[in-house]
Amino acid sequence: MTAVQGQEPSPEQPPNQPQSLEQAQATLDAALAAIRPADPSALEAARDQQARLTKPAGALGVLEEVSIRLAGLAGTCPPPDPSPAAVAVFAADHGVHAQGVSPWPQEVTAQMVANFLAGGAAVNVLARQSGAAVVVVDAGVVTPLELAEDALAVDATDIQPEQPRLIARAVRKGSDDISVRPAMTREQAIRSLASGIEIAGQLAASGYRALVAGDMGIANTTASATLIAAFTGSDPASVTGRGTGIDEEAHRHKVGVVRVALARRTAENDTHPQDPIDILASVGGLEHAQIAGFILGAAAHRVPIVLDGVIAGAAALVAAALAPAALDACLAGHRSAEPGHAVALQHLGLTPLVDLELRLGEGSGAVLALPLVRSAVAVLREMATFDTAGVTEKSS
Ligand SMILES: O=C(O)c1ccc[n+]([C@@H]2O[C@H](COP(=O)([O-])O)[C@@H](O)[C@H]2O)c1
Ligand SMILES: Cc1cc2nc[nH]c2cc1C
Repeated sequence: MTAVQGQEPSPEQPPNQPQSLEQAQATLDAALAAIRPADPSALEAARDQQARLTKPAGALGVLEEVSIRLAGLAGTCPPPDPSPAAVAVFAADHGVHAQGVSPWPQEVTAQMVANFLAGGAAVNVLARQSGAAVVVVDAGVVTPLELAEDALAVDATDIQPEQPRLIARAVRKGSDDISVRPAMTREQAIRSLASGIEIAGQLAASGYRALVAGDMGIANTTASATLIAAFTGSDPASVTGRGTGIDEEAHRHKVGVVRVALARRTAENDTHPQDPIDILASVGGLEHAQIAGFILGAAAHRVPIVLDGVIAGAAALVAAALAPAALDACLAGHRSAEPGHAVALQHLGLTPLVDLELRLGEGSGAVLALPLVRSAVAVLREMATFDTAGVTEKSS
């Protein structure tokens, strides 16, 4: 067993460490510069092809739109099969847990990381069904992680579907209490964003053709609600939910905590009130920052990214504020029962593929949607056209 948190970085090439601020800023700048909107001619070709397939126009509903989006992202019609997929579960803790916003103890974050690595969590079961790989990222877990030697990977370049691995990329252990002070510094937010970008790039370079953004962090629905309120202007009462399961009184208290965090941010950030990185650093979480980077990295490499629930939705608001065209790489895997998620998706203009009242996180809802994403592409690639099948088109 090895304690990851106690590792000594080597001064030359620190293994299992996030980038320095200078490297991180360069990584972020390069990703933002690489992100381009969907290719208009591939979009048009996909729309034309959908119109020729042997079905009434629009009959495959949202699947048609998914196939068109993926063609625009790939820059070619039909787009490639979005498989194999890799799920990155970004795990971190939250200082706001001290306010009694979650019924679960903080150490459950680390315990669930161990569960992901042992292959026993819901996301592992669902990922195995799709042949997806699982990589767990320590983005800032407080409780020391006791890991088997072979559980740790230096980076995301050697992640296999058979064995979940952990990569250690925490810029700090847990965020500060957002109802009292900023969650993290701007520098820590940038270094966390860069880590997510780098991990997406490594998975894309390893041949993964679809990425899934998942999360694990006790109390992270409070930071998610605050981010969503900050980016959409919604009232905290309409975007704050019951998370892992709190009663009515605890929910009222949680809404109050979100209100306090939002008011503190507004009072403190009067120089750059709309800067997405400042908002992230002020009221977000370390996994939100890495997931926002992961989305930017996927978009920069033009690999589709399937978003999970309210945490990924909140992170997508950050990514979209930094690079609106990053949304062209995003698909909403599902709609979470957490009320802020629907608000975030509406703001982003994303249609959820699955709505099963899930509120688990880990990437579970997004992994469930992977077969639908593959099906959308297969339809475009394989269905006969009216011409080739000799089917008469509608008369008017
Ligand atoms: O994905 C969602 O929409 C979602 C909704 C509710 C809870 N969760 C998960 O539950 C944890 C946070 O819940 P809470 O109540 O501790 O804030 C965290 O690990 C999330 O992955 C996730
Ligand atoms: C047990 C448990 C599993 C989870 N998976 C994602 N968030 C979670 C929160 C809890 C509490």
